[in-house]
Amino acid sequence: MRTVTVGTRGSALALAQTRWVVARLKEEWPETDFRIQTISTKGDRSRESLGTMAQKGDKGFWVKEIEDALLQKQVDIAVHSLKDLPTAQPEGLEVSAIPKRVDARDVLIGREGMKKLADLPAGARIGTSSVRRKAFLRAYRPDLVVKDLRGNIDTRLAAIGGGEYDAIILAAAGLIRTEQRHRIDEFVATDILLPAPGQGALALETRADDDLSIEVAYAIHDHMTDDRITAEREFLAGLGAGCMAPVGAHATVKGGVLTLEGWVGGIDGRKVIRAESSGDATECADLGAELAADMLAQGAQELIDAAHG
Ligand SMILES: NCc1[nH]cc(CCC(=O)O)c1CC(=O)O
Repeated sequence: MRTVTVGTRGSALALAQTRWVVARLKEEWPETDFRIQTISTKGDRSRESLGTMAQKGDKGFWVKEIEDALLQKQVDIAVHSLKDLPTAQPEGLEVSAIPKRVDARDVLIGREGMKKLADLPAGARIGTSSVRRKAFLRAYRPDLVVKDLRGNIDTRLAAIGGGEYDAIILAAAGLIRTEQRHRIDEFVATDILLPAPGQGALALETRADDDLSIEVAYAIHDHMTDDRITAEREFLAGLGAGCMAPVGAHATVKGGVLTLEGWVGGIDGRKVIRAESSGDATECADLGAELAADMLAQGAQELIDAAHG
């Protein structure tokens, strides 16, 4: 029996999504033995704020150690949250499969009486550490107080009981994958909060010359998710931005036509650039690149640079 070692971070979410991936792979490759190996990354260990790490240009702090383990053949397939994966892979590695995406939206979880974003009273305190969510929230409701909240899903959920926050914003995907969907109070509409590029999707990364692992991973590839993600990531790459930028993107596909919405915001919420493009889904990469060029022409660079201090 051949063995494929699957590498992941050790957080509850990372393990839940990796177990899901392995269960799917096992259905496709019943004769293969899959082992999960957890690897700690700088993002897991560091006490620095995510913003500080991003400012240092430290793009891969959720994935670097796992990519090193791939290159050193300690693991064969790495499972990442796609939105945490930089848009370009290091020499020798590639994204070999993108499984079917779950709900890409952000969600709100609130205290009693604080269960809908539009209905929150002025001064309500919202917890998030994402610059994108902060910028969007400030643009949408300047009367809310946006407060930093870092930590894994359980830490953030616990903050709702602590009295310091009235509501928090998280990715639906994290709650769905850790079987806590019932905690969700509101799926925030994408015209209010546009998700991060790649949110809700996973990436299976392998060595570029490891044909066996590439074939194994590719069995759970989803083409429509890939088209959507490609458009969103090309948009992000075209802006020269990473997962810490105040950038939202969301692509949908209907009848072979892909529609990509993009958003870049100033961290103070005062300036917002929003645009949309659509075309044949086979042109997904070009659609993303074109939208980025369009937004750069409208001044997006200034907003991205401002957020990085
Ligand atoms: N940066 C942390 C992170 N990376 C992926 C997810 C959620 C799952 C996903 O988007 O696939 C989260 C948590 C969050 O944003 O609430």
